[in-house]
Amino acid sequence: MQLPMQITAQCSRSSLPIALYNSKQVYAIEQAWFAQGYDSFGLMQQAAWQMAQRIILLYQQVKTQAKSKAKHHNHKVSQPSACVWVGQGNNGGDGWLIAHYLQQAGWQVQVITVGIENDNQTNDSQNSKSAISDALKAQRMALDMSCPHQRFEDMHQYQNKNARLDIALQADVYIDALFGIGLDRAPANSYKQAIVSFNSAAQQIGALVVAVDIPSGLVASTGQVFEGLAIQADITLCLIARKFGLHTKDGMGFSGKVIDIPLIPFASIEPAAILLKDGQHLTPRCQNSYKGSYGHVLVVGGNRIDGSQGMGGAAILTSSSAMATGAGKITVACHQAFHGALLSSLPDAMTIDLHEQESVEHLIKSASVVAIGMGLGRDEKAKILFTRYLKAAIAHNKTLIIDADGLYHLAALQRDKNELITQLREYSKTHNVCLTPHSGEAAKLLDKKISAIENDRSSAIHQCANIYGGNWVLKGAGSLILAQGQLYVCGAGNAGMATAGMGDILSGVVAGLLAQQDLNDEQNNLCQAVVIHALAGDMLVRQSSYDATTYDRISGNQLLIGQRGLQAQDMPAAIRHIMQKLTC
Ligand SMILES: NC(=O)C1=CN([C@@H]2O[C@H](COP(=O)(O)OP(=O)(O)OC[C@H]3O[C@@H](n4cnc5c(N)ncnc54)[C@H](OP(=O)(O)O)[C@@H]3O)[C@@H](O)[C@H]2O)[C@@H](O)CC1
Ligand SMILES: Nc1ncnc2c1ncn2[C@@H]1O[C@H](COP(=O)(O)OP(=O)(O)O)[C@@H](O)[C@H]1O
Repeated sequence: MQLPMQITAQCSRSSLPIALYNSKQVYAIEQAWFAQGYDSFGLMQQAAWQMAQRIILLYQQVKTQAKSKAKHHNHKVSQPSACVWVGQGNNGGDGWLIAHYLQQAGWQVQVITVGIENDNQTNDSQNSKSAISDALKAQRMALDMSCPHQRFEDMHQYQNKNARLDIALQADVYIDALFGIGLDRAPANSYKQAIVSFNSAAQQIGALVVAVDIPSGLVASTGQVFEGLAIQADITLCLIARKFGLHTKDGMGFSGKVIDIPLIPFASIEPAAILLKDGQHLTPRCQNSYKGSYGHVLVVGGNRIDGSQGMGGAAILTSSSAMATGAGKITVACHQAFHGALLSSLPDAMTIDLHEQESVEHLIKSASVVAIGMGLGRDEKAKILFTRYLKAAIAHNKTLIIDADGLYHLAALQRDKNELITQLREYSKTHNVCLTPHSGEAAKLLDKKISAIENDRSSAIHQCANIYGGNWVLKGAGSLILAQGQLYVCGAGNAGMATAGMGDILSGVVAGLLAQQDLNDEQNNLCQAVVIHALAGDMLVRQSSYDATTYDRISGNQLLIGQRGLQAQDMPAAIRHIMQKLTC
């Protein structure tokens, strides 16, 4: 459902970093609260009461927008209605109470239970007796008010006789209270079927979908969705503390807009990560400065493997984006075959033959930042170049960015137990080394399956840092950044950026920012680079507050770029624009 501006504004109001927590931490926050003598059922009532109020308000906003869109039609005022799907845990308890409070507020409600045997019996749980008793209390409170309800399992049998979803499922708002932070395995049997039915019914009737705490099916600590199956929410009402899983991997795609319901104060628990939604202010340049004040980036990549394909574009993209951030000078060490192409698209760059090893080593000595790996190639010759240039960069104390084929070679060196890995790890303790894999590259670096990386991206990025040292970006939806031991999540970026060359662009942004000594907070620069890259991508598809008109490079006509068709080569102009906005 297309949400009204009023609602999206509520969610995007703050550009300040937001602390993110995993399930274990949220349970610990709750326990600390109860240890102070507060009652768990009281907290559940408070949560449900606030969510019910919020749902009433959200529904009014949606309704007002619908009316203003169809102002010439007569609308009869009807009783608002909600269909609340509840599971057997405390999340289900929240759902029962929301139904209860909405009913008290004059709403027509209908509860669909899943995994619950009958009115007075919630499934017993070995490991959370008190949780179940709160859910049971909530259920009883709602049933005491004769809250209409039915078992999904009964409806399911009904549906199996080929009936369409019952008319009783008509509702203005669909509320998902099947699973919260307690989901720890793939929903099976009736739960699985309930999620499918919920999504299809809500979509069919155009209901506003509100998830309680987290969309059911999404794992709060990882952002993983089992078998691609989760509630597709328009709005998630996030209780107590913002969940890590809402913002990485599948989280953003299923959660819709996230609204916090903070409920209780807490301070002593270190967050699992920090969510970054906007770039930090950039200081204007000093008037009395020259190109040497802003660093020299050496891009090492863009190779052509003998008798095979070339990857000159990678080096062009990296250097274009480094330049777009304002790096003082760029030299590209790429295959000679690409020098002409590079200079015609980027006359401001200097070139050197990638295979002229001594000359490249000499340049490494004078560069301020070395970005290595983009289109470097994976053959033996490329491996020799990588090893040699990496050693030179370390010997000359250079800031390093390693990406793409460079990461492939690192993984091979690690498999061979090459001494260079230990050297790199030691070096990164005193120098800035940034490594920027996507999940496939991380899988190679850790010698694991891609699915193992994807299922727990936070663990994967920490493991990478333990083995290789350095600061890391694990790219993808909700890119993770691990800088000096602190984990961040990039809250910007879009699926239009899932195209070839976008990673090369990111390496250039990182290199460009790190080269500029006047922006000298290295940790922030890595975060800043990831966010600027993502904001530029969002700006191009009009998904950001940074508005810019995009023009066709040749005709000069105004363009509307959507996610499909966004190209890496569109990015440098957008990066310049974001840099400018952040400097204002
Ligand atoms: N504590 C408080 O005071 C407050 C808590 N609050 C609310 O509580 C929520 C957390 O509640 P929760 O801990 O009961 O977990 P929840 O997400 O309801 O699910 C656990 C149940 O699901 C089951 N289950 C899990 N996976 C399954 C699967 N794949 N397929 C089938 N079953 C599966 C699991 O079964 P078991 O593993 O025990 O067999 C267990 O029965 C939280 O998100 C927030 O909404 C708020 O009211 C604020 C106050
Ligand atoms: N769905 C998405 N949401 C947000 N950002 C994305 C998404 N898909 C890709 N990106 C971003 O685009 C870039 C793609 O990088 P990468 O996969 O290395 O591309 P390539 O290797 O082709 O250069 C990364 O910065 C990544 O975070």
